[in-house]
Amino acid sequence: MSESNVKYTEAEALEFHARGRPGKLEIVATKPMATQRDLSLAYSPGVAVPVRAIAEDPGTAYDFTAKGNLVAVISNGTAILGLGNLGALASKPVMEGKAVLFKRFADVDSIDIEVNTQDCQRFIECVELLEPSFGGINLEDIAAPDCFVIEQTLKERMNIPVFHDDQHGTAIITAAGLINACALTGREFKDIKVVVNGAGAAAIACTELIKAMGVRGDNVTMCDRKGVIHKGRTDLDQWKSAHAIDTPARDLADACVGADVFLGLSAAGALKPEMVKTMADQPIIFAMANPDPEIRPEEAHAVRPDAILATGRSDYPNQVNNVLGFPFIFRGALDVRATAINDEMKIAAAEALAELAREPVPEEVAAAYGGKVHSFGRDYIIPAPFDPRLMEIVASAVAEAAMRTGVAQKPVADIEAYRHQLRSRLNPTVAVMTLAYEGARANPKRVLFAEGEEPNVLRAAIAFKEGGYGTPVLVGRDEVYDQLKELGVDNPQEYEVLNSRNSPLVGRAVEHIYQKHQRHGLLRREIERMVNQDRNYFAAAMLSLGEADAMITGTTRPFSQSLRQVRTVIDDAPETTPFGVNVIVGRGHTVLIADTAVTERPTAEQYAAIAMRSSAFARRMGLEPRVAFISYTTFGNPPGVHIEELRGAVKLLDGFHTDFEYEGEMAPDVALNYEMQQRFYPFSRLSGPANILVMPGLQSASVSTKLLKELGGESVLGPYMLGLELPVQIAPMTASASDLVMLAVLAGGDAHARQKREKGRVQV
Ligand SMILES: NC(=O)C1=CN([C@@H]2O[C@H](COP(=O)(O)OP(=O)(O)OC[C@H]3O[C@@H](n4cnc5c(N)ncnc54)[C@H](OP(=O)(O)O)[C@@H]3O)[C@@H](O)[C@H]2O)C=CC1
Ligand SMILES: CC(=O)C(=O)O
Ligand SMILES: [Mg+2]
Repeated sequence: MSESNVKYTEAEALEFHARGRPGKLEIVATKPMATQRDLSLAYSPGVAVPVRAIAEDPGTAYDFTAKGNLVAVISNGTAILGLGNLGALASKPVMEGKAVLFKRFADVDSIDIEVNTQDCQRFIECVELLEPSFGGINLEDIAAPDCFVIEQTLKERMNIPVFHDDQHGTAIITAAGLINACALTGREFKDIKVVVNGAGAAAIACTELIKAMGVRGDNVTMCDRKGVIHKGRTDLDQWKSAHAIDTPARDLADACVGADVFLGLSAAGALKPEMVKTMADQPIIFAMANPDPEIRPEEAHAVRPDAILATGRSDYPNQVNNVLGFPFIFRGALDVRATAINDEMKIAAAEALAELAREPVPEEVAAAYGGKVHSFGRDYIIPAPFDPRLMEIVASAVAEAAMRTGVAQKPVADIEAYRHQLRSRLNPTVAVMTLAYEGARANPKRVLFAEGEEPNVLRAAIAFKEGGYGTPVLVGRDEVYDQLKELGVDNPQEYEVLNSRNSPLVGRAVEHIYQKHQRHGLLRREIERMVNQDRNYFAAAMLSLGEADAMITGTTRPFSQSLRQVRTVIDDAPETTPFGVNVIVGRGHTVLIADTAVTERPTAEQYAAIAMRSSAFARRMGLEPRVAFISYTTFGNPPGVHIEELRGAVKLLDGFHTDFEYEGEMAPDVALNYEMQQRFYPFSRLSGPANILVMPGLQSASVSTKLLKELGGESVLGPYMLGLELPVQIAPMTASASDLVMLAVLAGGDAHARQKREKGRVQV
């Protein structure tokens, strides 16, 4: 039975939007603006050169400006999701959201524009004048019937793609989901009886598309607020009357009797369980109103367990939402410089989506569904938005359809090469982080928050729990309950708090550590004191004893102290010592740096172990590992000291059967620059720029990582601890609550992977 798996409070939604720089977007320059020369080129006088070139040949605007990859998301706020006409300004969070989805899913740059008029003609005039700025126009949340006039007129007047997402984006995804739901329930598309609730932008476009795809007109009953749209009604505009039928049904309840399909594009709660009861066998219910569907899946399943359910939301299975369409449709259209998005391109997108859902589910998508979804089926009729294949499959289908139909001004010559380029366009780490969060929701773990009295840690624990990522186990005194209350938790008793002074588990913790250290100079009473006074010892013992799956600490004491305490209780993993990895997520690249946390000057054996474990971690991040052992010298030039251990590590790895590339010693500018490697060091065994930099010692690793964070404008994640026997993450003392949530999510993911491996071993 479907159930929403994401919980958040209204305060959290507001805090999310207000945090840091308010809103969800910022503009980033693509060229350096550091020197006088940069300014002269970017602005006056250098900028005059492309100005003249564009004036002479307008097509070169695509070569010299951001136009070709820039889409405007434009609304007047007259139909914001299913919330109604709340005006242009109130629509801004949704439009910013669409803009970031463009970027996240398809690397399309996008900016939101809210136009403050409800006058159709003024709106049209405003948008058409924007043509020079953009490669495409995505109209959003504009109510019917104005949206039909606006889109049609703009398409006629503008020579770039104009696409009303709520109409066509929704229709494409709905059609894809419906094709598959019909196939699963043994229905022929042409025979289905459909009720469409809503007669606005989305409903009319969906109805038109499914009719164009074979559904019979008299088998579709459309309803608006006043009930069934039948031929006897005299209050219908031209768009509604095109779908009026002869029928005795007068309201939604009448229309639902015997219907195979319900398409809800109306408002929250419009479909009642009593109506669902009267539908045909195995009813197909797409309750797509946002943010709250026409019926919640659990309510529908309660009366009809045989129903296939889809909603517009990401927190239930089967998300039928235009986010699956618009990023990839525009990607394909922009890449061939299409002048329009025509019906063939829309149908190509719908078919590509429907087919993709029938392909075997890739491991990372299955993992995000908790390993429960292995193939096409009732809870997986449509791909999930974070499926990494969407970019390649949908965008290339759209580009090909544009070329076939003659609207591509710049056809791609080699479609295979184009597909490859689409595949590599998204940074895999970003996708992997998304999947890590989804994976945590699917496989929630018990994570010990050792510093359970710290406000930041408590905030993280609340977000961890509310996000559905797992169960936080807070180590702290009973006052923690009051602190939770102060932080807005209604029912603090739902949280598990372990008090290291009076928990019945203290005895077991002491005994566990005593067994480990009785012959290494520690007395039982000393251990009792350690466990009582220091929560890291207690938490680590709880983890060792299986009372939780993972542990997180680090915000109240220096890293080295936390690590020493944890290592008193938890062993190092075989053949390694613990070390830290930072992940640098830049624009279009991800680089790992190690060891940023533990060993001042590693031995050759330690360097080799760091390379091996970092490579395995890189694979978890979606990267094909290429390790460089970093030095200030490159293959002995200039001659230097402290390189013997690095060379020793390379030699050691040569003797192992490694499954990753490694090379060294080399300077970072060589390691990260493949052209330089090929030019000056053609014997180098790396097949591309290095993406794991094993640094020559803790000092350089830590210093360079912190410099990148402070000066480089890169996103720096971690350090992540690797090389301990159990999943423990030690946060930096400066960690924010969201850093802690990320570490807890990764620690939980690590625990899940270990448990799966263990299970595999037992089964063998
Ligand atoms: N999942 C997805 O991808 C998408 C979902 N949607 C959702 O679809 C809904 C409509 O959006 P959109 O078409 O853009 O908006 P419009 O304003 O263009 O249309 C709204 C339509 O819904 C009808 N309606 C409202 N309440 C009811 C009700 N209780 N019973 C029957 N009909 C009702 C209105 O009827 P009347 O004509 O009588 O006023 C109108 O026809 C929203 O909830 C939106 O979130 C939209 C786009 C994409
Ligand atoms: C998803 C969307 O575009 C809407 O609900 O309006
Ligand atoms: Mg919308």
